[in-house]
Amino acid sequence: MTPSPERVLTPGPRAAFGHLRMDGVTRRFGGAVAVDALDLRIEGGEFIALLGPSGCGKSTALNCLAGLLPLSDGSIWVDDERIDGLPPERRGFGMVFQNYALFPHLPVRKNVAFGLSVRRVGKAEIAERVNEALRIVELTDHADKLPGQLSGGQQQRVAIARAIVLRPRLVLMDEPLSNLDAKLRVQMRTEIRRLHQDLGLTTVYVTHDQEEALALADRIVVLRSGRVQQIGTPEEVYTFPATTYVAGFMGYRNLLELPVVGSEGKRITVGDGDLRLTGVPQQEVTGTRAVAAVRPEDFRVATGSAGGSNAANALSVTVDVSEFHGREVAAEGVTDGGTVIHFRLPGRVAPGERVELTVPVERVLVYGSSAGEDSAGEEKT
Ligand SMILES: Nc1ncnc2c1ncn2[C@@H]1O[C@H](COP(=O)(O)OP(=O)(O)OP(=O)(O)O)[C@@H](O)[C@H]1O
Repeated sequence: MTPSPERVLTPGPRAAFGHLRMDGVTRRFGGAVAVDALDLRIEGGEFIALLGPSGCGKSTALNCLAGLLPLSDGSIWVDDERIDGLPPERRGFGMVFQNYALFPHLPVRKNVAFGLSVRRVGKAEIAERVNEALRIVELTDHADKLPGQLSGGQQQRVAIARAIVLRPRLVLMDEPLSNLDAKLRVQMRTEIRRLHQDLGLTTVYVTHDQEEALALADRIVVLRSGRVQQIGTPEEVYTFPATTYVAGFMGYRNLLELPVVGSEGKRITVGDGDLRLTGVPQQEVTGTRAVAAVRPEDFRVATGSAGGSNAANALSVTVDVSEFHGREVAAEGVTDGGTVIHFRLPGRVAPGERVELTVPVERVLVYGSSAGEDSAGEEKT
């Protein structure tokens, strides 16, 4: 079915569509595939995060949605209407970029009004909508300043105002907070989520920061080399990553490839020498080796006889280094067999000290060990 460029989409402030669908969306650059057969259904009102390391195809996917890049293959639909042949301005989407992309010579008010002016909206309506957008992002008092007179966070709010003033039916954000310092990033993150909720927006948000994705999104799409690794709620992706790649990205810093010792019911044991871990298989494990994924914070320092408990795995490590992280200490230790273990402690420990650790069986996730499946931690930016 060919798209119909004549039809102008009517943007609206409240979930202006039932759903948006990307069907086999593919984008190649020469021989390289940046986005590979991406299937994604976005419900009106949802907040979707596209998450993955640098170069995984997030921005390309977003630019395909925006209409800034033509598709090499596949289609994009809003309800029953095919939109991938429409130019960006006919899609009714708003975009917010990492570098704000403001006009430096225009005051804030004119920057926000720009999109309405080119759409030939009447002067009175422009003034009303610009005032409303500035009020929403709390920049009314800065309306007559130039972008250069504003802080980074304020400039990003101008960029957001410029997008929402168009009453877009979909807001696309490409790493909008990455130029801000850590404190402002967290503040703006909350503001973005609040705006999304209050204005009933549908948002697609690109980030390489898993914390940002977990905090903001209703559902996260984890991408790797242009392909979907997992789509799920933050809870699903965080608690049960589908692959070791997603696990590495979600903070399972211990990805221990070990020989399979045996399995019993829904449990599998892997280990080598003094290190034995029983966990829950997350996929079929057929080979002789498997990867046990454990988050550092899931290790506990054993107290008394806890090391002998059969509800938890027990292991001993010799502390190598430890770092003070405020509420706790992050430490790295080594087993007698030489396996490096990352864990947390309530207080400082000296290098060389011996620590007994336990980890519950249900917090050890076991994946098949395949040659093509390396850890995401290595690629994470
Ligand atoms: N215009 C282009 N021409 C050629 N290759 C491109 C172009 N744009 C992107 N690519 C390639 O496509 C792949 C995906 O790039 P993309 O920018 O979508 O990744 P990303 O996940 O958004 O990364 P980042 O977070 O660094 O922006 C990369 O290998 C990149 O080099």
